[in-house]
Amino acid sequence: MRTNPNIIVTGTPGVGKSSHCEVLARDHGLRHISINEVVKERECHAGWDDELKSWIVDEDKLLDSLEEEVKDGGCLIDWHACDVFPKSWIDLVIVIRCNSTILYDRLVARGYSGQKLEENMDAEIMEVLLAEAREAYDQEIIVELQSDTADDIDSNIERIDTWIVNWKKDHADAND
Ligand SMILES: Nc1ncnc2c1ncn2[C@@H]1O[C@H](COP(=O)(O)OP(=O)(O)OP(=O)(O)O)[C@@H](O)[C@H]1O
Repeated sequence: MRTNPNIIVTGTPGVGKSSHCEVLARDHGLRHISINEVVKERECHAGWDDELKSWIVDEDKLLDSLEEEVKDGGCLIDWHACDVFPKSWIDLVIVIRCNSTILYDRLVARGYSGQKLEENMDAEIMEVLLAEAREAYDQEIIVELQSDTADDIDSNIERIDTWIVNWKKDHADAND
């Protein structure tokens, strides 16, 4: 039984996943696992895709590499995809959303253009990550949070804080 929850923080690139994870990791001592970094550093890939300019993720290697860490709980899994992680690992799925005009400006500021920009914008507008989460996990563990402004981050963190406290309380009761 985990005494700390495992939380997926997902959403289109640029919506604010890392910004939320950094605060949650700092305030709750949760482990921020950036899957992009894990894939690169632990070589959980089958090479580099030159067209997409990204690693070709080997999902089996990725899951093998995370299994031990996740078993103990307390992980924040930060990635733009969520349905690869087994249901049994996950206690909460946070789907971060962003207004499309704001997201456009953020991605342009990062240097995205052409097809890459278009594909990410389409993904956000079409709610691709939300649909993926809804297909893969129980509806009651999925939370959709807006991240357009700094105030949104503050109120989202407050909401997640409350959820974590309640989760720990419920699980302490269950373990008694
Ligand atoms: N709610 C917000 N208000 C203002 N700026 C924000 C907000 N959320 C994120 N940002 C800014 O948008 C940019 C992208 O944020 P961040 O890196 O957290 O996104 P991400 O979803 O983790 O992206 P990726 O998937 O590419 O890692 C950063 O410059 C960050 O400061």
